[in-house]
Amino acid sequence: MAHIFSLAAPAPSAYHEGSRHGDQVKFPDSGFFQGFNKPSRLEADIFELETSGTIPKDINGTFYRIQPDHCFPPVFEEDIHFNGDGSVSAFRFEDGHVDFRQRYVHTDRFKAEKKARKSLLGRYRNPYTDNEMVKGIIRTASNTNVVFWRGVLLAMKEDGPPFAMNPVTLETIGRYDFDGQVHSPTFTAHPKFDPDTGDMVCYGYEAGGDGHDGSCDIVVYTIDKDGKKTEECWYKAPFCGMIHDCAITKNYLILPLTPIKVDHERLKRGGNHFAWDPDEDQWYGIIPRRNGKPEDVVWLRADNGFHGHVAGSYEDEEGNIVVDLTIASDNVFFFFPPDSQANTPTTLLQRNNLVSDMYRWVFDPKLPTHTRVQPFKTFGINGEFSRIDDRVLTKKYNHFWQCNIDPTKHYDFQKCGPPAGGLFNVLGHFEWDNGKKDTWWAGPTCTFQEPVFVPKADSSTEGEGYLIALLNHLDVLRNDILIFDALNLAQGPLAAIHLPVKLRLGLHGNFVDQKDIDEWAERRKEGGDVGPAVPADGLLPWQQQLWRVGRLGSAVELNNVTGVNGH
Ligand SMILES: C=Cc1ccc(O)c(OC)c1
Ligand SMILES: [Fe+2]
Repeated sequence: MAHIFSLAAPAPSAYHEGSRHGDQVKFPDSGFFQGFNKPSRLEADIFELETSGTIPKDINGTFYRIQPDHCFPPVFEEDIHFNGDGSVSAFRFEDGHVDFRQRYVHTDRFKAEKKARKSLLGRYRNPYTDNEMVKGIIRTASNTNVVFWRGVLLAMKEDGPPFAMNPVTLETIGRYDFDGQVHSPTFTAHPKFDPDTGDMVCYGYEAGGDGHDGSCDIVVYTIDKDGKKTEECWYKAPFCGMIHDCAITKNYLILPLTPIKVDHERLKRGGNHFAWDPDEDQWYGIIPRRNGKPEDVVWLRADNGFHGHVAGSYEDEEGNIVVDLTIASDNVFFFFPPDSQANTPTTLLQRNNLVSDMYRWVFDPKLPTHTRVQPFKTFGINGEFSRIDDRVLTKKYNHFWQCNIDPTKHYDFQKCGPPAGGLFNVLGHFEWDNGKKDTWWAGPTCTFQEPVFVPKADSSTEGEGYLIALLNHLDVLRNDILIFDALNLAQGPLAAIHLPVKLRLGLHGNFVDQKDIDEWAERRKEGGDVGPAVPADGLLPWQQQLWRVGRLGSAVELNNVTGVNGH
């Protein structure tokens, strides 16, 4: 007896020569979309998650994190994780209980594709591969970080402006331009918050045109704690490369420029946004935080390397700038190979062999531009996604935490296949002062996502608090959340929270104290002293140029083109 499916006409393949073919809703068979990487696509609420152990009752607030999570099968079969729609998860901790909520960021892209019931935007950061309907759309998927700023959640990706969401309902408010003060085409996913002043220091790279044209312009902003833009200055980079994360000290902003480069001609040919350049230096732009002028940037350079994320940064007694960040020895983004190897890209397995140590740099800000520098020291570990106690940012500090790779520990390849997202099988707590390594191994079938540090409510001592991280069960395709004493990881988790589903591999997240959420809900209510957050009105400047010559696609929503941005 034939199987029921074999009675029907054979289903047409969802992809033909690498491009989506027909209307069938089916994700590619590639590693980016199967197994642990299968899209979650879930918008859901779960009240009272199951738990083990005792959730500390003094954790009162919400752990927000974001994941790229393709809402629709991509236009191109070999699409990458970083091109997925932003989806925000919120874990509300209250009195030892935890509730879950997950919603997509309703970006312009998400809304247009939802209406069309299919993906319209093509490759990662390449508008030349898009459907004509979305010509001139803000392309960002807002999938990299989610930060709490003055009563809204900002979902961010470095290729576009932030989108604001309600921190309780996770409803999208809309594109956020800081009350009409920020018009750059791009905006970092890693703004930094000065704990003394409440300033948000932020920037955009590839910011001179539409955000996809290889421009070397960098814009740097400061928004103060009252929401007012107090600084804006434009600088030039030595080439258009990725500036993913940044560091701040009391007086400086440090921009690590990674030698993975943009080429507008390659984009026009429908190629990758980035290509790794193994022959280029890694650069550091040193920029004054106040009253900066375009000529003030000092670019220091060092031997080739791939920047990971920043831990702490501060100025020492001599006025030197200390910056700590992970750096890998080769191209972490194996899906963006050098142009010369475009047809033989490196694989995930090669990528998983890279070592990414913690580097400490000590920069003299008075050095002349283009000076070659050497690292001060390395920690002797292999990991990524460093976090600190955010209250010590800009100050000399001791503790950092990160996901670590320990290849000597058994990994159950048979049950799990290649470790999706990297073999982050250990969570580590490290101390600069004494070199202490306090680690916990998750076992042969598990890896971690980025942790967050939650300070104990009644302590102002650096590091006293909890470390919270998502755990991936790569064998059974499910997630837990583990909670540790941040200063004693080795003793194992204090408690676990069990999700009944698998999320997707996320990037970044943050814990927000309930006091802040409540205070801002008051201020942001109708009639409150700040009032409801207002989404951006009108088009960004680069979109207006297209609009004037009638080149915006039919699926690009025109709000009010003569609004605040419309002149
Ligand atoms: C981890 C870095 C990173 C850099 C650029 C991206 O577009 C991104 O998207 C999720 C992530
Ligand atoms: Fe990041």
